[in-house]
Amino acid sequence: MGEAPAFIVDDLLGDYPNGLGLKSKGHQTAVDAGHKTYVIGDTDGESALIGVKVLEKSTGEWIIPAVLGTKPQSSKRLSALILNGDRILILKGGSAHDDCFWFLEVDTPFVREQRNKLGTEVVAWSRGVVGDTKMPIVISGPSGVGKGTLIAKLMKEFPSTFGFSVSHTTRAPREKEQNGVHYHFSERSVMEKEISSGKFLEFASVHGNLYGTSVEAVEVVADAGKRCILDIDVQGARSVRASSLEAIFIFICPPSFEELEKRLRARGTETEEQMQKRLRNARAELEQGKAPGLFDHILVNDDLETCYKSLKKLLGLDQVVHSILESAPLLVNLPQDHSVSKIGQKIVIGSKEASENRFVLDLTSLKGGAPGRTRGLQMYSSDSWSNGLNGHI
Ligand SMILES: Nc1nc2c(ncn2[C@@H]2O[C@H](COP(=O)(O)OP(=O)(O)O)[C@@H](O)[C@H]2O)c(=O)[nH]1
Ligand SMILES: Nc1ncnc2c1ncn2[C@@H]1O[C@H](COP(=O)(O)OP(=O)(O)O)[C@@H](O)[C@H]1O
Repeated sequence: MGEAPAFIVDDLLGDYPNGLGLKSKGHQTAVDAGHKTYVIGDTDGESALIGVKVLEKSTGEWIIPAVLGTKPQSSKRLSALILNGDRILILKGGSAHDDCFWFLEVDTPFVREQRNKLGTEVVAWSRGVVGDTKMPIVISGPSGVGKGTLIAKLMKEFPSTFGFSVSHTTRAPREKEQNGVHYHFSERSVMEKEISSGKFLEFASVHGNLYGTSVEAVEVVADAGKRCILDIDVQGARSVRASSLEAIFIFICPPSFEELEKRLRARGTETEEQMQKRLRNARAELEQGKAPGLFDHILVNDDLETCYKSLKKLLGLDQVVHSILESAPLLVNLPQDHSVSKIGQKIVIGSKEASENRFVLDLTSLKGGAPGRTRGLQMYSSDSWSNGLNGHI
């Protein structure tokens, strides 16, 4: 039996007669999900971050769950409502547009997987992001095939479109490699600890070293409004395929094995022993890369310019950019005192100070989620909704 906290749950549940399973008072809010009540907010009166406690209603037991993901900063006005029984939408009053919507996942596939793995109650935070970002691009292929060269060309030609996911690795830096730019060079013991704490989206042992993509590495690129490029091995590609991160998967092949060896030797960055290891692994990678269902596209990097053109073509970069015609997402800061009501997948948010100020938060096209951000939230003013969008409820 867990120790009862200093507060009594009925005390903190002010009545919200809106039938949403939503009750709130001041710095805390409580939400029912199945046989559990989640108390979210300033749970210990000390932390600057939002805390979570879980009441198992059948036993009256309080549980302090393992909390995964970046925790949001506290807010004086929290509203919360349960969505699909597996995640709680938290609205932080008085917060900026990039910090006002958060999801606390309580029973999503990721949370269930982590619960089984850790053998304890688990919840996971995921920040909500208004608008869409384009799917990340996963690029794989054997060592020396030209992945880095192709990615560098893409980033040089389209610096504001693409951002590179900087992986962690335990391998030693090469002469021209910079920490934090090409890789985050790490100690094995540190990286292993971070892997077990859930910091990584995927990781693999490649050519005798550990390599991994942190959740943060992908999110900083998306937060900068750029499309993320991941240069990872085939095992990593398989892990990403199995994760909640939707991506486009491209495999780069050499024109021949002999040419691959020639390029690797000409690059001159590996010892003979390392090179032999990479060439041995290349045979297996080439087999796996061609396995059906893993990669969406296979490109042969024979002539560099031809391959680069094909890469741009499949990424739609050879077409006229239509983005000028696409309207930018509506970004609004959430008023401190606000009301929320839920109609289907739409949340109507009102300001208590200015009654004419109402917005609709549309959750129809949510994407992603923990580990990482929840994207695809749409915001529009309630005027545009009542002027013809109501039919879509
Ligand atoms: N799974 C995984 N593989 C990675 C990651 N970062 C790099 N790799 C892969 O590790 C392999 C070795 O990379 P690197 O040491 O830079 O050597 P290179 O391929 O010869 O340039 C390549 O196949 C990379 O695609 C990562 O974060 N995760
Ligand atoms: N199409 C190509 N033809 C000839 N050499 C190439 C081609 N693409 C890349 N290279 C060269 O091959 C070497 C390996 O390329 P790199 O981008 O480092 O491969 P990877 O990142 O896949 O290990 C580099 O020296 C690069 O300049």
